[in-house]
Amino acid sequence: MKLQFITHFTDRYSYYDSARMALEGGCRWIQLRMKEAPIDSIEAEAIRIMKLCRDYKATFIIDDHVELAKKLGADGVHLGLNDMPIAHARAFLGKNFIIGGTANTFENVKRHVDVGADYIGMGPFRYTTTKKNLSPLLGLEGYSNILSQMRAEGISVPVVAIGGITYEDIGDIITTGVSGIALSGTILRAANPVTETARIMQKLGNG
Ligand SMILES: Cc1ncc(COP(=O)(O)OP(=O)(O)O)c(N)n1
Ligand SMILES: Cc1ncsc1CCOP(=O)(O)O
Ligand SMILES: [Mg+2]
Repeated sequence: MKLQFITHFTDRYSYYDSARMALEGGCRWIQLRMKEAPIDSIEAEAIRIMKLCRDYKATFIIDDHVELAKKLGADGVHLGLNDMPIAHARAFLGKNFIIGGTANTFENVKRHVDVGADYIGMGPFRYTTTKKNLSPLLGLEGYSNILSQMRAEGISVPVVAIGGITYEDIGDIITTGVSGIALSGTILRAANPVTETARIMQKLGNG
């Protein structure tokens, strides 16, 4: 079971420090997500955090910004339903970049798989303030339904659950058949984000 840590603006930690703490806790997959930040500051953070990820041999992906990912040689991008279409991103990036796509329905999953997405970020699991304009909440039942439709149609793309997930949810979410979880707030709100990440990694079987 994989853990993807997603950065988010807070008054307590810089983007760099939040990524560093997740890496220190054992996470090996970081997504730089800086909503509403100017592209120059996203680039500056990306350069520093990508170097840190290289030191930890961690995967580094960038939210939304396909051209920046190519320019810097990041490992990949994450694209939502209102971002550059995955087919365009694949044509632009080639096959050596990871492309993740957001899905809220089985139809979204099928569309992403048809155009070559490498993984699916499926959510939201529950309400979260980390993202505005949320799609309908899936809950455990939503994941179970979509994952069983995927199995029935032989679709085996990795699915990462996202949205308002905490340590306590992990056991139940694993039973739905997802292959990873993406977390932001629960790590950033923890008294100690490093030990919270380590606790989560252990729960996911990576400890
Ligand atoms: C792993 C993962 N899953 C979903 C998302 C959401 O992407 P998107 O719908 O494009 O929304 P923004 O993150 O861009 O606000 C994600 N970033 N990562
Ligand atoms: C980026 C994103 N996409 C759907 S929910 C979400 C936010 C995830 O962050 P948190 O774990 O704090 O809810
Ligand atoms: Mg997006």
